[in-house]
Amino acid sequence: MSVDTSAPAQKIVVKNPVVDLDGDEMTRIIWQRIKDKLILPYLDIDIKYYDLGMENRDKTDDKVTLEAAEAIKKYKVGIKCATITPDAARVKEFGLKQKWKSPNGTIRNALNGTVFREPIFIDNVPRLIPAWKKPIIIARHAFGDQYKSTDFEVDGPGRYEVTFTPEGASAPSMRKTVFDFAGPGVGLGMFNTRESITAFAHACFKMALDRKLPLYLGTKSTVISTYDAYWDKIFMQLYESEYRTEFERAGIWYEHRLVDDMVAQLVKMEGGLVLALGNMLGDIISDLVAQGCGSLALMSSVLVAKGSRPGEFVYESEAAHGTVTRHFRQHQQGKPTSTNPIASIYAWTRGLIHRAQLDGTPELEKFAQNLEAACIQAVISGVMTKDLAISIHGSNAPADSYVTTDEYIAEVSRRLAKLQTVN
Ligand SMILES: NC(=O)C1=CN([C@@H]2O[C@H](COP(=O)(O)OP(=O)(O)OC[C@H]3O[C@@H](n4cnc5c(N)ncnc54)[C@H](OP(=O)(O)O)[C@@H]3O)[C@@H](O)[C@H]2O)C=CC1
Ligand SMILES: O=C(O)CCC(=O)C(=O)O
Ligand SMILES: [Mn+2]
Repeated sequence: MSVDTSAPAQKIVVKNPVVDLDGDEMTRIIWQRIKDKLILPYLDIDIKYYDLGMENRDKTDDKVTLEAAEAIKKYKVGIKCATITPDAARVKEFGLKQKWKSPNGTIRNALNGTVFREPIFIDNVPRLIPAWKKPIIIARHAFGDQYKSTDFEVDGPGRYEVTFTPEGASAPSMRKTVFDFAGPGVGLGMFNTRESITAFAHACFKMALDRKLPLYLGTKSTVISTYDAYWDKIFMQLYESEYRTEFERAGIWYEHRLVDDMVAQLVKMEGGLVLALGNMLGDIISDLVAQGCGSLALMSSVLVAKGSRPGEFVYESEAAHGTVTRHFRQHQQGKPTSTNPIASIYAWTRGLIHRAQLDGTPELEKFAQNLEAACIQAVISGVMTKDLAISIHGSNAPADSYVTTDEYIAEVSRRLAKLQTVN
């Protein structure tokens, strides 16, 4: 391990462990650099390491993912690198025993929480949607729906039915025909629970109050008139019974909007909202917002879930983007890459901020804030990766308008060292 010699001899003691979930491809390379250059030189930290790289998930029959989720519940702070979710091509590429499920899906379903995604604004990075000036927080319900569905192929004509059998009953109390297939096709069955949607709604109302931003819920409740309408009903009941007075006092409001209208509104707005969405809409719209703010790598993402004791919360922070395979292929060929590490660095800073707040260690919180400031100052000073240079100069950004991944991290490291001596 190479340690940055500009770092202070006196390290900040992190009182309790954090869970480090390592990942794949380009983000795995970046992850190691972040630890070597930006974290370990400054922190005396007990890292509980779980290798969620594709090879180790296969080797452990994916048990490592479940163990990592349990460790997050135990230590309350998990920091996750992006991971491959295998498709058929990956099964072949890695010679996998099976097409393992998404580790994100497994962990999010185990923790059952809300993912809050907020783009990182940098003054000299123009937004594709220039009207956006105020915070845009996407609250993504990280439990159930399409990501925990049962899907299947049918190979010929036949009836696809769903039944519900109450616990203890010997026969179904409900049977519905989903579709009469005239030929081959596909089907999908999904669910959510009142408990999880209610917890999601509380998390959204609390975030809106915390940030003093109005809350919008986007669903397609007109068309999906039982499933989506269930969210609408729960949010509205909670708003009326528990939150309206506090919202009005804070000068904010709650509204349900159809999601197609909501997306159009979002593009016209200045921002300044918390937007609550189901699992899949939250996934898609958070990437749209990230790219609209300059890059997929300018998005912070933290999962907040209830802990095992009342009033206790657990956190998992991550980048919202994937393992950046196209850049990794360059790296494998020995070519330099210009991959943006900001979202991966923010996975560490946001995780450390939660650790600091849980432990009452302001010096750790200040360190994490300095690391974020170092990332932003580097870009403002003109040192940035290619994705950001493209957002400033267009697709023909000149070669001297951006640096490599390693050069950018070195610049962040220099700036962090300076900020840590000043503060
Ligand atoms: N959180 C997670 O763990 C996630 C994991 N995945 C997994 O990641 C793998 C790759 O998925 P893919 O669809 O390529 O999505 P990625 O988000 O990894 O990358 C898509 C494209 O977005 C741009 N991009 C993304 N991140 C960065 C960055 N940090 N710096 C610069 N450019 C960036 C690149 O564009 P360009 O090539 O134009 O430069 C890149 O090719 C898959 O195996 C998928 O399963 C996907 C999403 C989330
Ligand atoms: O887990 C995956 O495969 C994708 C995750 C993802 O796209 C996200 O977290 O936004
Ligand atoms: Mn996504």
